[in-house]
Amino acid sequence: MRTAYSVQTVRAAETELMARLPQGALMQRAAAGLAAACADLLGRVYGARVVLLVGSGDNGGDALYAGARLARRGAGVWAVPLGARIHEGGLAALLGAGGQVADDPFEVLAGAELVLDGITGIGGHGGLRPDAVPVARAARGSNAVVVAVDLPSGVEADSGEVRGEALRADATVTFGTYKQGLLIDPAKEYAGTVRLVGIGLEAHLPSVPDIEALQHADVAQLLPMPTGESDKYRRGVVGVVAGSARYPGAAVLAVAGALRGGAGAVRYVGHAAEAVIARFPEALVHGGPPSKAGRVQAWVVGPGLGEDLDVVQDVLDSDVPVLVDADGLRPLDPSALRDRAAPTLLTPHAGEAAALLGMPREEVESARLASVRELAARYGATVLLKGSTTLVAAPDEGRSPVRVNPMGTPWLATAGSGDVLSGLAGSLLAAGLEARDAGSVAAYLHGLAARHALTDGAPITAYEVAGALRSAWRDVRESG
Ligand SMILES: NC(=O)C1=CN([C@@H]2O[C@H](COP(=O)(O)OP(=O)(O)OC[C@H]3O[C@@H](n4cnc5c(N)ncnc54)[C@H](O)[C@@H]3O)[C@@H](O)[C@H]2O)[C@@H](O)CC1
Ligand SMILES: [K+]
Repeated sequence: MRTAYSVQTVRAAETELMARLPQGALMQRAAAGLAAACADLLGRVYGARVVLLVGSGDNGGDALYAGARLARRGAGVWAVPLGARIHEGGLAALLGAGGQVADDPFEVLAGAELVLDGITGIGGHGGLRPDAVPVARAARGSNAVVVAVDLPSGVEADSGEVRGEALRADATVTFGTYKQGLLIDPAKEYAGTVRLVGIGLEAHLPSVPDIEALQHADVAQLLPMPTGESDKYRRGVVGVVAGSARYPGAAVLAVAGALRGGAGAVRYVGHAAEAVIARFPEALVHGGPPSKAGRVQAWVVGPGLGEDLDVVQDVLDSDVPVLVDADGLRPLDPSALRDRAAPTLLTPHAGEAAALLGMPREEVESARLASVRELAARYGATVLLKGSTTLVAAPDEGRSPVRVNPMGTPWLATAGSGDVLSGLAGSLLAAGLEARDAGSVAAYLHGLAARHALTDGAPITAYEVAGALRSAWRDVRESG
């Protein structure tokens, strides 16, 4: 599991730790780890040409002290000050070690092998300032390896947003813990390879992180596996209420996902039974209302239903876990959902989430973490908010971390891919996973399947993603 904390939590832990250490010790730890990471990347420090982009805060201080360490080992190090102030102790250390302040930033950048981006860290907001932009662009356009200090400058540390321009790094060296933005797109994409440097902060961080991301080994542990005792009913039957005469494809795709999620059987209910059976003879089908379809261990309701929405209430009246997606999200009543005894999992994209919250879509897009938490609390349901980084929050007022999916790919922004995801997650629910696990494991496998399907770099279809779910399972199991 990869875990991350909010800036507020990090600052509180830092304050606690700093109170026990001599002044400046923490920054020296950070700088030592940073300099060691740079030495690894450079291979040879002596004679290397290093440029430090130095903002006005402690992030710049880290860069300066790390630069001083590299200068002492024989690197040529130039600082480019980019703020109204500069960390005085750090600058003195750099100059004392033989480093210099650059006369012409563009000239030193043109010959740099490594650039340390210390413009802003957890204190940065609102993208790079205009005077830093040409310098950042020159750094990115040079042949140097760009190493971000703590975070790529210009990204929002908590939300992962990039509100203006930010400096894309090849690698990020982060201190004490991952920051939330390092796990959330688009900031995550700016960070390159992330290396975590211990500075002794761990003991001062709360045991429950603010967010977490599953890794292969976590998913492997959560995957439902049949045992010698299993039959198809014990493995779980998932009911899929999806599709309509107008949108039969949604039914086929949701069933395709459900068949690969580990449930023992898929029971399809709706008006697209013919299309479903034509593709999947193994599906059980029923033409009447869901409540008369026979026993299931979990329901999926919503994809492609169009206007036929009475079935949503019929399913929510059941006493088993229910996943509600797409059209099914329209008629939801928060208080009725809160009163359900069994878990409910909602899987909106940003537009649907905005409608559920009664706010503009842009507001959800710009505060996805806060939005997913708010939705979960208001509807008393686990919520999977789809997007470039899919987020999953439980309705427990922050007692469990929000899960972020590290496996997304923009290629999944294709028609029908959400239908596959909801079938898959419903199948995992039927197989016995908790709603937060079912949602986050489904998002992980779905993203991994897309990567597997994307063998030749050409666009993939939702149906191909469903097909590749088997190889995603295999991939996860082999590593687990
Ligand atoms: N306090 C400590 O001892 C430690 C601090 N650490 C470092 O300190 C950083 C946090 O330092 P600070 O709190 O000083 O904050 P930062 O250095 O991240 O940035 C704050 C400064 O940047 C300015 N600023 C804000 N947004 C800007 C923008 N978009 N463009 C340009 N300037 C902008 C602010 O006016 C402020 O002066 C961490 O990210 C980490 O790198 C680590 O070394 C761990 C130990
Ligand atoms: K930085």
